[in-house]
Amino acid sequence: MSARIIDGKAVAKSVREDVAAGVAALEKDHGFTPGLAVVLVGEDPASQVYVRNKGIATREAGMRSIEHKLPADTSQDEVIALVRRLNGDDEVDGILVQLPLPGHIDANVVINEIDPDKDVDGLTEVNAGRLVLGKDALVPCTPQGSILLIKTVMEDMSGANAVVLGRSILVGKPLASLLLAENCTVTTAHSRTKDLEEVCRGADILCAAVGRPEMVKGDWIKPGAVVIDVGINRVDAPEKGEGKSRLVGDVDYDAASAVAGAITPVPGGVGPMTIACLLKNTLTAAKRRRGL
Ligand SMILES: NC(=O)C1=CN([C@@H]2O[C@H](COP(=O)(O)OP(=O)(O)OC[C@H]3O[C@@H](n4cnc5c(N)ncnc54)[C@H](OP(=O)(O)O)[C@@H]3O)[C@@H](O)[C@H]2O)C=CC1
Ligand SMILES: Nc1nc(=O)c2c([nH]1)NC[C@@H]1CN(c3ccc(C(=O)N[C@@H](CCC(=O)O)C(=O)O)cc3)C=[N+]21
Repeated sequence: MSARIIDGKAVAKSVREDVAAGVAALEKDHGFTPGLAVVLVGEDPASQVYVRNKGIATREAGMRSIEHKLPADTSQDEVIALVRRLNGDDEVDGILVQLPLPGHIDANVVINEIDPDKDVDGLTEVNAGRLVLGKDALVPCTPQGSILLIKTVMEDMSGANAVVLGRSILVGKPLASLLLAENCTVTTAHSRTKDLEEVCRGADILCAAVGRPEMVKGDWIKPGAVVIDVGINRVDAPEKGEGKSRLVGDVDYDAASAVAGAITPVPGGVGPMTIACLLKNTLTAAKRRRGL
């Protein structure tokens, strides 16, 4: 058997087109253009790439992109002062503080300074609470994108056994909440989980967000399962030439796609959905802030 490949790039494109249409309608009917502010502290090369890609996608959707790049030695108080300024700026509808932050800054403190109604990453305590309680939250982008991808191959998730590998605030925990809201029976596994392979073998939907290259093997997967590979890991690729690298997920893709019913590739799976959902959240935040 060979798994159906879930084309995250194509689904993301359609989400972005919907957002662009929504932005155009806001402009026409209400005369304003949503703005997304991205704050980057330091020179982490991967973060620089993501921030640049977010800026391009934001403008492509017809929104304004406001980029704040601060040196790595910026103090926590200065970052907080910037977030507060953006909270008070009516031109700014969404605020994203790129993670990870340099070691001398407490990410938790900075994130919770963001106005929850502008928290398009869905990482503040208020939005995390709303998500768990089933109230109108701004939902973290990667988990939201993962659910949209599952829906392309599974009409109804009710009663499915879903296993989430990983319990981070950014991915694992909110993804488990969303799967529960879809009426899955949810197991959250992590580094202390016993018999991890056996737990995975019980999954009708297996989501891997551990940050360990190709950790999930083909024989961990239930035949026909839907596999969502959130992991983005850069590994050496000497076969491409000296000093070259490539991206792999948390799942051994070749082995898994021989067993799974459907699977997301890396790249081209969850990653593009993350950016698409960020734009979607920015449009949502812009409308809500104006009572639309
Ligand atoms: N596609 C996208 O858009 C995005 C992709 N990512 C990628 O997703 C992955 C996860 O990211 P993130 O959630 O931020 O990572 P974190 O490092 O914050 O969390 C990793 C989680 O995996 C668990 N874990 C680690 N090792 C093992 C193991 N050997 N067995 C079982 N569980 C383990 C940890 O368990 P414990 O809690 O017990 O330590 C932890 O809960 C990364 O590859 C990241 O690059 C992240 C964000 C967006
Ligand atoms: N506050 C905050 N919010 C985030 O959502 C956030 C963050 N910080 N820090 C880092 C992680 C990682 N992340 C990705 C987004 C897009 C791709 C993506 O588009 N990936 C492409 C490939 C990109 C490439 O080629 O390098 C793909 O998978 O096809 C990947 C990873 C968001 N994150």
